[in-house]
Amino acid sequence: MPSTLNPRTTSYEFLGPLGALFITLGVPLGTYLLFFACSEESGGCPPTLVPAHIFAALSDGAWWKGLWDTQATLLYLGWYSFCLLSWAIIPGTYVEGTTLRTGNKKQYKINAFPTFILALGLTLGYIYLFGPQSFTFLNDKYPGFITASIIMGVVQAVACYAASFRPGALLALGGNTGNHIYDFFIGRELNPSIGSFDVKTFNEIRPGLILWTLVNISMVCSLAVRRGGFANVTDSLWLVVLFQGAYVADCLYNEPAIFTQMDITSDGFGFMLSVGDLAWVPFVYSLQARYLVFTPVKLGAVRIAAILLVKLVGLYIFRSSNSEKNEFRRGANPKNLKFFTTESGSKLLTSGWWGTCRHPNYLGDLLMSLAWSLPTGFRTPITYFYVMYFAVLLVHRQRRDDENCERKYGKDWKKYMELVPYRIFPYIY
Ligand SMILES: NC(=O)C1=CN([C@@H]2O[C@H](COP(=O)(O)OP(=O)(O)OC[C@H]3O[C@@H](n4cnc5c(N)ncnc54)[C@H](OP(=O)(O)O)[C@@H]3O)[C@@H](O)[C@H]2O)C=CC1
Ligand SMILES: CC(C)=CCC[C@@H](C)[C@H]1CC=C2C3=C(CC[C@@]21C)[C@@]1(C)CC[C@H](O)C(C)(C)[C@@H]1CC3
Repeated sequence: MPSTLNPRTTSYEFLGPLGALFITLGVPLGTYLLFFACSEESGGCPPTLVPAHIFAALSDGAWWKGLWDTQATLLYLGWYSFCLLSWAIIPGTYVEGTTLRTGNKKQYKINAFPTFILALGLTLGYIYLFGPQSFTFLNDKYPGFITASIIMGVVQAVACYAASFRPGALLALGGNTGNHIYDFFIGRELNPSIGSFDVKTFNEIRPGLILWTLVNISMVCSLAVRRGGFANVTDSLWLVVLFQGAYVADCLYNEPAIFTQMDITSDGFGFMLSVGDLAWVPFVYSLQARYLVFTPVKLGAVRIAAILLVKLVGLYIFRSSNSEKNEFRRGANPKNLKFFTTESGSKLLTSGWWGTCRHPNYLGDLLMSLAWSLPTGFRTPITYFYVMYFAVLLVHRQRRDDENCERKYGKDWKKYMELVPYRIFPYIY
């Protein structure tokens, strides 16, 4: 029911209910498809399976049964419980989020980084004691883990959607259209919580993001087993695993930074975020590392240096632009950057990174994503899927942010767009 607190949403994103339905079916299918399109099981990357083989497999019940793995499901449940327990047990300070429409502020427990360190420590200790062959199961049982994580995502999305109809629930401004398919996909309730436990932030940065690093470590173990020890693991795989591990560590170390991001301040928690966080992130983002297990690539010093350069330039743009904005939002301006004050009282930077384009942090993030694919070489475009998907996601996200800011700042945002005409790539886009 629309109300003053929860007005009816009158516009759609993602091409409305049809687009939402397409992505709802496409994300789980795409997660499996990327596995079968790029794996040893289907003959490599790209696969060598001909359509006749594919139809034969699909009409075979045993193939479908292979998507379910009871052991993988139990291990996944164990992993999810570990994350929940760590959140509850590991001490952490409480930090306030942004002000909600109700005038209240949520309190979030900050202990994602110690959870990551604990998970990493236990995993590395286990590998040290029992050898690399003891930790290849995430790679060996990949489709089973995909299924388990999708089920977890769907169950949570359904539960949160049902719970969002209780009286008093604060809904996302974009998730109350009244169309069940669309609202279920985009997320109806803004901050589903159980007591002080916030479902959305927990899922966004813990069970999926940390699992991504563990899946990558499992790939290193798989290659170590194949090649007779960690010393023979290829430089390309080490590079991918270190780059992506550092990205995850950076996010978890800066946990409070996510409380001002669009997903947390504006989006509801629906299918997009639950299955995106729990299945898509760990099992699609680890594609490059998985590929490098069955297609080892030796880079050598020159190519490592070139890839490092791309990564470091990306990291520099990502970090320095985010710091400029974060410091400025905290009331500091150590570089004396130019800004103007909007009618709402909030200020917008017009020089430094935020004067070159409206989303310099996206540019840095994109460059880093390219550096995660370059180590796989150029034998297949499939290992560049992440870069392509990420470019589409960020272009779309930038447009959504422009719309949100226009709603927030009105004609002041138009003035900012005139002063800073480029969206992501200075002088290009
Ligand atoms: N790896 C992955 O899969 C993904 C990674 N990301 C990354 O997440 C990060 C966060 O992205 P996101 O939440 O989209 O957005 P940003 O962190 O870029 O924040 C956008 C907000 O910044 C404020 N802002 C915009 N322009 C200015 C300015 N000139 N001066 C001061 N403040 C300004 C506005 O909010 P206000 O004015 O209210 O402060 C605006 O809504 C990005 O680095 C992105 O690359 C995102 C999606 C997926
Ligand atoms: C269509 C589809 C597959 C949608 C799902 C999108 C989600 C996978 C992403 C939406 C925003 C995300 C963010 C991160 C991970 C991917 C999702 C959930 C993020 C946690 C990755 C780490 C970064 O440092 C981050 C904290 C900036 C980032 C926040 C947004």
